[in-house]
Amino acid sequence: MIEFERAGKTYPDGTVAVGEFSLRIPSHTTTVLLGSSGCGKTTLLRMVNRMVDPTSGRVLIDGEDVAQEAPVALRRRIGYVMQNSGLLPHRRVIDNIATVPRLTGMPRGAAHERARELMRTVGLDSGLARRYPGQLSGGQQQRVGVARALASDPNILLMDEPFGAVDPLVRMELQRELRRLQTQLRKTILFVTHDIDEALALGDQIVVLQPGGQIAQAGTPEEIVAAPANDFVARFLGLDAGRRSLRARPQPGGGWLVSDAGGRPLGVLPDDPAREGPG
Ligand SMILES: Nc1ncnc2c1ncn2[C@@H]1O[C@H](COP(=O)(O)OP(=O)(O)OP(=O)(O)O)[C@@H](O)[C@H]1O
Repeated sequence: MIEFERAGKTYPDGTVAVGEFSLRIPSHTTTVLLGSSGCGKTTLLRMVNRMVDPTSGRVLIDGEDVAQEAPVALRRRIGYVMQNSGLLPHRRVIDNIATVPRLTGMPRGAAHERARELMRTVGLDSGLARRYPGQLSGGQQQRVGVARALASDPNILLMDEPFGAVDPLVRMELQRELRRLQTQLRKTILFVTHDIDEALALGDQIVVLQPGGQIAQAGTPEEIVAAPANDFVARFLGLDAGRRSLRARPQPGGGWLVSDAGGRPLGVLPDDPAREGPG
């Protein structure tokens, strides 16, 4: 379990990124930190692997204060995936994935074998092993990022907007893959996003954040959708509900054109979707 105990971070220039944050993150589940830009999500995530040290309070992993552990050792045992994948551009895919096992002394052959196995795990064709990151699509790069984060078989996976830079279809596919992986691996995942759909798709627990790392609401996706704790959460959900609502217009040649609230066409249905169906 990861525990934030009144953890806060004020940067040296006086910016209060996180006021006081307390949360329990149960093991083997996915917790999503959801909030708009600047509300302190990345700062909170990085407190776990000591890329950021809190200026007040503390963060515990299985009861141990992370401040007691050397940052390098801690980072090697915690997987970290970032938005732009963070791959080393001059190293091949296979070597990128094998980075941490090699650093911790695994022989090259064994590390490469493990890397190939991880490529399969995350759905990457083995033919890509010898490419450089720049020769991959954005979605493939993110898969490499996930494989690399899994290479040391960490219990904890920190994911900072990992699918933010890919197109919506690939993004949904990556979310599906992560759900599949998680049913297999049961890691403790802390996932940062500002996308409500992504949060609902992935979180066992969702923590909606306001500026300063203030918790507006924490709960399961069902709890949050069914009973938003306050106006802030309702607005956060509501904005999206508006975007999701659909309209249908009859077409001259028959059928109904369905479009989203912004007027973008989504497809054509043979019957009026608003008509009551049988039963
Ligand atoms: N090194 C720093 N020095 C000063 N202020 C910082 C520093 N890093 C972050 N901040 C500020 O702390 C606040 C929280 O930043 P953080 O990156 O944690 O937010 P975020 O929710 O992850 O935002 P985004 O979604 O845009 O990445 C912001 O106001 C940011 O400008």
